[in-house]
Amino acid sequence: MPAIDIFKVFTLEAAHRLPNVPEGHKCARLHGHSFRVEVHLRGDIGEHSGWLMDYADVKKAFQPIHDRLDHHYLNDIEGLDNPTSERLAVWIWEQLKPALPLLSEIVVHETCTAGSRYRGE
Ligand SMILES: Nc1nc2c(c(=O)[nH]1)N=C([C@H](O)[C@H](O)COP(=O)(O)OP(=O)(O)OP(=O)(O)O)CN2
Ligand SMILES: [Zn+2]
Repeated sequence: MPAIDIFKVFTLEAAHRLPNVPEGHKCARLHGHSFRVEVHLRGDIGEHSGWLMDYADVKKAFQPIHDRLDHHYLNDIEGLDNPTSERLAVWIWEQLKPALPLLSEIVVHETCTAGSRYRGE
C-alpha cells in the first residue's frame, strides 16, 4: 500500500499580544483570532482498514491541546510567552508528536491571509 498524507482541521478562539514587536506595532496590543490549525500525518495506508488513521483518533489526540488554547490568553501558557504563529506551530507540534508519531506537519492559520507551517525540522 502506498504512503499517504491525511489531515484534520481544528478551529480555536484565543487572545494574544506580541511583546517583542517594534514600538507602535498594532500586534503589541491585546487582540484575538479565530485560529485554524491543520494537523497533517503521513504513513502507509492500512491494508485492511484502507486508512492511515481514524480522523476521530486525531481529534482525540488534539483535544487536550484544544482545551489548553481555546478561549485562553496565549501569553499565559507556558512556552507561549511570545505567541507568534510560528511559535504556536512549533508548540503544537511538540505537544502533539508524542501522541501522534505519524505527525508530519502543523499549519497555523492566524488570519485568513497569514500563517505558519512547521514540519519538525
Ligand atoms: N511572521 C509573523 N508576522 C506577524 C505575526 C506572526 O505571528 N508572525 N502576527 C501578527 C499579528 O498577530 C496579526 O494578528 C496578524 O498580522 P496581519 O497579517 O498583519 O493581520 P491583518 O489581518 O491586519 O492583515 P491585513 O492583510 O493587513 O488585513 C503580525 N505579524
Ligand atoms: Zn495576532
